[in-house]
Amino acid sequence: MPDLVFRARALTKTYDMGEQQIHALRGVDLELYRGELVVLLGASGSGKSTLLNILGGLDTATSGEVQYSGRDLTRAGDRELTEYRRHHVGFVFQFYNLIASLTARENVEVVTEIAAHPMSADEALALVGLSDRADHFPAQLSGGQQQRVAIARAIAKRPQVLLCDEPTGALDSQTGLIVLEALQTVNRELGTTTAVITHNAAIAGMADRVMLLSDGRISEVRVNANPQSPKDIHW
Ligand SMILES: Nc1ncnc2c1ncn2[C@@H]1O[C@H](COP(=O)(O)OP(=O)(O)OP(=O)(O)O)[C@@H](O)[C@H]1O
Repeated sequence: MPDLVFRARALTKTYDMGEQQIHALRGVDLELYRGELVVLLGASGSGKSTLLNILGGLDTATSGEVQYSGRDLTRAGDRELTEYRRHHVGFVFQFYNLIASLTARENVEVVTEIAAHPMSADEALALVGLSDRADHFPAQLSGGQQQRVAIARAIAKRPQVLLCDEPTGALDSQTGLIVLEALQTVNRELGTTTAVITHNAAIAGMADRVMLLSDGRISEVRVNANPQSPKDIHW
């Protein structure tokens, strides 16, 4: 049995908007295992970001339970969640959020300086294929290169978990594929459990497992016996 990293049971998230209640999650059960790459697929508003944010300790569920490596995130206080995010989770978002006045290397060092057992910034940049751009500033990099710096920054602390919310959402398809290759390389070489949110069904081909969200629930889980390389994905 592979190691269990996350186990969620009956997760709900309800937003109270005055008169109206929005049920973003309506009872999600899931398991994520060590080293796997999972794609979360679903229409806009289906609850993907809400689910990822709860797994990453950026948000809390209304009810239900999330266990991370045997610890109960749903009962964790703010301080414990901050510690959890800082040491265990890397995040990649649609927009790269790099610091404009710092080089690629310095952007990664912002994280390695406060991490317990980081790799060097140069090692992280090499993993995403950017060794030759370490001294460039964000404005001197393409969108795909900036996103790869953001991935290097997210993984340099060697997190157990990498959570990516629409990492290719702002990129054209060719550039997006290079970013996905970087994610797959990191997943394979570091064994980081990786969850990637996308609207794009073609991307599901690179996953070990695909979870389909609809209307706040996981409606289907598919296993890919032979995950594709992003090089072979077209959209
Ligand atoms: N802070 C919030 N306050 C109120 N409603 C929210 C909030 N965040 C999300 N929602 C609502 O919860 C539902 C799920 O949102 P979520 O962002 O998780 O969906 P998603 O699948 O990630 O969508 P998208 O693909 O468009 O990013 C949506 O109806 C959304 O409008």
